[in-house]
Amino acid sequence: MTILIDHLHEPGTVEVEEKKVAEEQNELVLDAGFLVPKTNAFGHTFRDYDVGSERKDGVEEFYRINHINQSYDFVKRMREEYGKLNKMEMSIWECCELLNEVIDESDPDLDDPQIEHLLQTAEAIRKDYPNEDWLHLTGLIHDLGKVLNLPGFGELPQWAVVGDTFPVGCAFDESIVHHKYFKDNPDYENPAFNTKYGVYSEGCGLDNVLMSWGHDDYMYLVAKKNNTTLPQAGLFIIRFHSFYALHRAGAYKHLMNEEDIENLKWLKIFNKYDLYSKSKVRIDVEKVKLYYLSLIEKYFPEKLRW
Ligand SMILES: O[C@H]1[C@H](O)[C@@H](O)[C@H](O)[C@@H](O)[C@H]1O
Ligand SMILES: [Fe+2]
Ligand SMILES: [Fe+2]
Repeated sequence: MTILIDHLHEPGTVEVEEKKVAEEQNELVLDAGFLVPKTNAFGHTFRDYDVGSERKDGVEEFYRINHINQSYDFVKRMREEYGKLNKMEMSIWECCELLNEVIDESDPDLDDPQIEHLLQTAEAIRKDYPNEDWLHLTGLIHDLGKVLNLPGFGELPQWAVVGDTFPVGCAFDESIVHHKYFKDNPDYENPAFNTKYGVYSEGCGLDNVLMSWGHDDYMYLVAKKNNTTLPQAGLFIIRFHSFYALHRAGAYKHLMNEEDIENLKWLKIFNKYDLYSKSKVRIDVEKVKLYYLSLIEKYFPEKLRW
């Protein structure tokens, strides 16, 4: 069988090679470079929100509620509240273990505990970018903000934790998944918020844009306020990895500044591993734990405020 390998060597360059693979069609072969599987664990193409899979109805209902409730005011309140970081004190690794309790209802491609996804993402990156240890760690921690769903963090509903993110305070772009449900969002008819720029201006920079509230922005705040030494690109990836309207559809570019354009290159690389490493192939936690503990020690304090 012949499948395509999309092997990235450095930011911005994509080299496509062909390789005969004897294994099952959907298997991820990590030691031969990163193979993008044709289908997800349910036998469908990735991020297909319309196909009648076993997850479709739940995912659509998730986005209906998400789109109705993620308003400018809501996001402002959440950012303020969670920016206090007064919920918990724990290490990065402790948080990885906590995440075992979370199953993401917004995801058509995955129904495993999140720790699997974290390790699959990080390990897939590590194979192709052995020298970018910051990117391995970014892979490991990018979804840790999903702990917002747990009791110790206010047990936020799924619609305020997971799913794709988008700017609030300006018009909702049509490329956003299940866009039709925005019509019941309070901001939809508000002339201050429903134009191309809304409360923003040309090239204002994504740092100044309020994004729908969830695990991305929360984890960004946690990392930043606990003085991580991760590079800017790592923080950018954590903060905007669910912003598919930007990194996949190319919407909202008019809000970006020069720095965002540079960081977006790394986000696009990261996204390939975040999305296509989702599979039923398990990683042996005990085998890789020491490596990740050493990275955590390099880039984070021992205990963080959450
Ligand atoms: O369903 C997924 C999941 O919640 C991911 O963690 C998030 O980053 C994606 O953007 C989203 O579509
Ligand atoms: Fe995520
Ligand atoms: Fe992820």
